[in-house]
Amino acid sequence: MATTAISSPGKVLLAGGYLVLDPAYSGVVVSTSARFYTVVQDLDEATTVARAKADRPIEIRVRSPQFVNAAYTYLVSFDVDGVHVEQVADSASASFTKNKFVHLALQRTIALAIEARGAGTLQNRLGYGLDITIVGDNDFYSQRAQLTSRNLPPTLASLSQLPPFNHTGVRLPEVHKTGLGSSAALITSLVSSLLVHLGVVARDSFDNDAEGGTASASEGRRLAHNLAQYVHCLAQGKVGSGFDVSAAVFGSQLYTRFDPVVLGSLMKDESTNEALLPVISPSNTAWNYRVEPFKLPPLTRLMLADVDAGSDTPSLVGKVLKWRKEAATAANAHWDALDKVNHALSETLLKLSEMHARDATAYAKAVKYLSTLQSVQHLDQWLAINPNIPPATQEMIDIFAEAHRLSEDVRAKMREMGKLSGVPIEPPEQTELLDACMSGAGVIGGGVPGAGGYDAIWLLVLDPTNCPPQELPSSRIEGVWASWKGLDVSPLSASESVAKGVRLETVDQVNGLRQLLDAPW
Ligand SMILES: Nc1ncnc2c1ncn2[C@@H]1O[C@H](COP(=O)(O)OP(=O)(O)O)[C@@H](O)[C@H]1O
Ligand SMILES: C[C@@](O)(CCOP(=O)(O)OP(=O)(O)O)CC(=O)O
Repeated sequence: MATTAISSPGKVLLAGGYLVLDPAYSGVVVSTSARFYTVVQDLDEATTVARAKADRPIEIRVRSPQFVNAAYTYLVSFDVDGVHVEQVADSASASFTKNKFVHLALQRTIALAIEARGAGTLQNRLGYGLDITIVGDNDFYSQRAQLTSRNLPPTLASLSQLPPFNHTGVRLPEVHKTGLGSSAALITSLVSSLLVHLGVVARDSFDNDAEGGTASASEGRRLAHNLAQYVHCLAQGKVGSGFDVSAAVFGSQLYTRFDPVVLGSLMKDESTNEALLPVISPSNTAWNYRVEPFKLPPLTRLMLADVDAGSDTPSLVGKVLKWRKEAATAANAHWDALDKVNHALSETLLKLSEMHARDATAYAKAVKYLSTLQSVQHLDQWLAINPNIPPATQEMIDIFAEAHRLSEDVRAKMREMGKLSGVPIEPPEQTELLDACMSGAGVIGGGVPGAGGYDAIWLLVLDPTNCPPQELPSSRIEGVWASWKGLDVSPLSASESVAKGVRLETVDQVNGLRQLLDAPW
């Protein structure tokens, strides 16, 4: 039985929220260590002999074992009008729950596969059908209830005690998502695994990490990107900036959106018979998105916290875009200024990676020294010429200080945008929490990710080597969160993804995945 396993990361939009909706501006996106996994297996003859004799069409079964009642059965049939993927109740129950993201990913990917390989070849490749298992790392869903049921405090150490792909105990529509882009990562891993399993793209399409942005990305990766963007927009019923799907495909990056016009009439009808390949093909230059390399500096750690208050992103977006339309001159001037700072922050963080490559020893000394200094109130200490610090190390300290200054400038401009538009982008409760985190040692920067609001916060924290755990800046931050009075702050274990973007997986190398696959349907 052939098996295809593919994973894709979640996302954190560090800077560029709202602006990234406009192709004149960019977003600084980090792909997370939290990943989504899709495993596609052929249904073998023994499993399907009853169905085959009953002359039923090809069957695709999809399950999400982390949720109650999250199993979906689809029948695939071919006729003169093309391919049909219809959901049916499985043999065990009369009713079924729908999942638009899964259904559209199947329907649209199979339609494109027929264009690419022909209906006959595809029918043979589908054989008796497919078993598909979809799981997301625990970080995509709040684990508060799971920790409470185990009498564990909401800490990183507690999260590490939970089983991988922990059952949430609820139905999918009821789960509290943590905003890491579950649907984008899901669709990217599902679409990519189907493209490989159905022979539309080569298995090695996702070998390289595409760290060089689109310039070094394979044609197969770029096809998967375009198809995943299309399916994600169709399932969400709107065309967002697409930064989340781009991060799922290409990893951390400086992202500039594509012009929605590329999707044209495809958005009008979910099951259109219009040819997909000419639009979705990576040769279609109308896909004018830009993915430029970005990564966080060495010896740093991205800390994420899920803040339980939650916000409705589409509502925040609607209000900000209304303000931008009504106060266009002032708004555009503000966005231009903010975009400049966003780019400067991205460049400064990249410069730290260059400095580490040039002199790792001096870099490590700078990180160690800065981890002992308080940051916000004592920025001058960072800049003070200290006779004991070699010039090479002092130069790096200056760049860290610049990154800190720029990060705080981004926050200030996002707060200003919130005030001008009447939107709680960085509301006072979040400002208070972030300032408390910044006031201690070893925090380069932080803010509210994406659209902001009450969803989450991010912090870029120094992570010196050979430092006792209790002295690490991340330990101090955990202490701030654990004792915080006000917003309910719960850490996520995700950090930046080392292996960028969508990638092929080996099931037995993914902790906990084999057990899920071997569990009966
Ligand atoms: N493990 C999963 N299995 C199947 N579908 C999932 C899973 N996790 C998320 N989804 C799909 O993604 C949707 C969430 O999308 P959305 O509300 O846009 O959240 P996000 O901002 O995290 O992408 C869910 O309604 C569900 O259809
Ligand atoms: C406003 C935006 O630019 C960024 C929103 O980023 P978030 O990370 O806040 O998104 P959600 O996960 O949907 O809450 C909209 C966009 O770019 O599509």
